[in-house]
Amino acid sequence: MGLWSPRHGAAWLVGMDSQQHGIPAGGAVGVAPQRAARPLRAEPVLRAEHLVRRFGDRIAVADVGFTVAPGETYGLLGPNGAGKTTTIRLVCGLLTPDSGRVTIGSHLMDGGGTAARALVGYVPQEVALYPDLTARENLRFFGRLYALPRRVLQQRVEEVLDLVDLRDRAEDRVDSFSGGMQRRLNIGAGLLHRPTLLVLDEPTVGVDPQSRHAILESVRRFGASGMAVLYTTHYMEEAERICDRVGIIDHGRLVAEGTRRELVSRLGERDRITLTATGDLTAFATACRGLAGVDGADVSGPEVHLVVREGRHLLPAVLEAADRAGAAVSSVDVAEPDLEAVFLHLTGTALRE
Ligand SMILES: Nc1ncnc2c1ncn2[C@@H]1O[C@H](COP(=O)(O)OP(=O)(O)OP(=O)(O)O)[C@@H](O)[C@H]1O
Repeated sequence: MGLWSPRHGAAWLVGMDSQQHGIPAGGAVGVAPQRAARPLRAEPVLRAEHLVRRFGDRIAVADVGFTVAPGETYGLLGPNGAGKTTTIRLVCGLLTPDSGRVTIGSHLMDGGGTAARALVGYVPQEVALYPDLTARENLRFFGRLYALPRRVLQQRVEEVLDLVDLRDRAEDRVDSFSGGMQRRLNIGAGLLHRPTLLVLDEPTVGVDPQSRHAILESVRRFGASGMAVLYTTHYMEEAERICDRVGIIDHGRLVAEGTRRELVSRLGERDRITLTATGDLTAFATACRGLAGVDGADVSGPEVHLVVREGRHLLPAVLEAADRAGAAVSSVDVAEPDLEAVFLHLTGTALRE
């Protein structure tokens, strides 16, 4: 028995708490205030303010602040090591910030933080389930950690099995599940106490496309049902697909925040060119940076990514630059701006690994 990891174990003893209001208003930190896509005037469920967290000399989270409103899905988008997990652990009270504060509903997430924790459902990055128990037994176990009364627990377990679409596998042991099914059950464990804020840390990493689709659709439904959702990912497509607002995080800093449309509009008329090439790609990217009309250039594997103004007009100059740098281009793709392009523009590097 035992996949339970204390690092991620949110074994909080909770009771329901309906208080969600009474937080003073204020803007996000470090970025222009943006308006949420769906919840227009609702008070935030989560308010993270000026969060700073160091590990030794390394600053993992540097002055990060954002809010999430009821019914809103907020995505923290950034590459590995950007500070997403640390931010989430601060939000859930699993780590204490060096400075800054987290408020959930009207409760401060401080040393005690029991009332604040009671409102949060945390789904860790690693699956934390008991492999030799069935799906239903796992949910019962986690429900008991939430101190749910027996009858309520029974009802919630059945509810959650439906929500994560595992009712027909309820009596099967978890070690017979695919990675995607385990992740869905992991999400279910975070939903048993009907949290006001659901926090998911990269829940689709390593799952097959079908399960990924199922997870994303579930998360979308949670948001639509009025739950506030905080979702971290390094997949731009996921942030685009399910998040009402996105915070772009890099090197521990929130470098921009807004709806997809707001973020993309920062690029103005810029396009994104992806060139697949062989040869000296670093020299090629450097040569591109020297061209008028190129605002960003980055190498990722066999690809060079450019953020440019008037992509199609610039192509001949880009191909000449490839020649000069000793790179042989085998394919070219010119695309309208997306969050990947925003990330490249803001940070100078591509988002993908
Ligand atoms: N317990 C720790 N001790 C030392 N350094 C840490 C610790 N946790 C995180 N870090 C460092 O803090 C930075 C941010 O890490 P974090 O895990 O928050 O990033 P992330 O965006 O979640 O990336 P990933 O998706 O890879 O987990 C990294 O440089 C990481 O090495």
